[in-house]
Amino acid sequence: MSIEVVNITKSYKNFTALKDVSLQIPEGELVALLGPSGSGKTTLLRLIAGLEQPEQGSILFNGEDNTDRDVRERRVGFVFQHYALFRHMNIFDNIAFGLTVRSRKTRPSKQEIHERVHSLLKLVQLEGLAHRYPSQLSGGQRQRVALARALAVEPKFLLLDEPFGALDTKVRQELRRWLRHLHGKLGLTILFVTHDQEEAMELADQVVVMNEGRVEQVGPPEEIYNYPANPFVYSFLGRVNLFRGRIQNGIVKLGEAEFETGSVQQPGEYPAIGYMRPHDVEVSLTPKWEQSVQAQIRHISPLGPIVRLDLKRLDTEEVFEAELTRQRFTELGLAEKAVVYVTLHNLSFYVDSQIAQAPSPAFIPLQASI
Ligand SMILES: Nc1ncnc2c1ncn2[C@@H]1O[C@H](COP(=O)(O)OP(=O)(O)OP(=O)(O)O)[C@@H](O)[C@H]1O
Repeated sequence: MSIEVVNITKSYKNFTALKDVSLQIPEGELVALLGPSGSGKTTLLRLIAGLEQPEQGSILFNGEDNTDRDVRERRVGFVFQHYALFRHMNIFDNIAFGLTVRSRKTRPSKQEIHERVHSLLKLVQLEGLAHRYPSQLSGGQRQRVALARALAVEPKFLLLDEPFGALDTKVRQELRRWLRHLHGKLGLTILFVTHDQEEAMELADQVVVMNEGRVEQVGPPEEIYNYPANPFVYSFLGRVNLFRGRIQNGIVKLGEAEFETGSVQQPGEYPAIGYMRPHDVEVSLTPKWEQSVQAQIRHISPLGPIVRLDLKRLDTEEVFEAELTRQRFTELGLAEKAVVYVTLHNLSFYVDSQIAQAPSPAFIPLQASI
């Protein structure tokens, strides 16, 4: 089932948690709502589920308006971070719960419930644990029971709020892989909330980046990572270096380095900030390009297969990070306090469009690659 959110606004007293949010989730997609704490992810999920009502806007399922339908009518599967299983019920009864509470007319027979629960236990790979109680399961197993329980009522789609948030890294990784597999098998539309960018990038077909009650960007993980729409998205999706400079006629000056951005050539000179990922810093012992500048190594952190360097530019005194493979680090024979050359590849510049007197969007992204 497809989900469409149209111009939704939601306030709590005088605080606006969602500001004119619109979103389209095609049928069968696995979509991540990604954003910092308080950005409105849970609120959006609760509105889609029918647990909250918006002041403005509508929610459509397969094109049909569901804004005024209550939570039961919407037939949504919901899983929260803290696997809210019923402690006094065994696993079988927990999974069967949504079916057994149905009115007599719509309730499946005992035999049908038995078969469905056992096929769900098989699906979540917990066969044989039907008679255990939640306290006798691991965190990861409990979360899989919560998913089975949500699936038992044959929901039109699944909403997961930080489903693996409370689990340790290794179990989270296993469950991610498992959820991906489950999604492939069931082909169900799944919307999940996370504030972990790695989780969103690894799992989702589409990532919705939220900030302060707004949607900042929607796209496949590769696209939003490679072409972030604005500085917020860029900074939220991984480690980032910032370099401050000025742009004139499409040429950006960052200290002694100059970059041609090629596109949009506004008249006049404006401040511009260059954003780049630490793995796009090329470190060398001699200058590699015209744009290479000198920097001093302040600290070296070996991190398994990569080595992170904290550096300080000699021209602007800006501090930044570089990430090298361990092999490259060894080849260069680097040590703290050494002065090296750095070349800044794949810089993205965002010029504030108000300053540049350009129309929306609010930021003009420019790419410079060398
Ligand atoms: N019932 C409520 N009453 C008042 N304010 C609320 C209520 N629910 C949420 N808020 C506020 O709305 C904003 C968005 O909250 P929401 O829970 O949607 O954010 P989130 O992105 O899911 O955050 P987190 O990752 O921390 O769960 C927050 O500032 C929160 O304090």
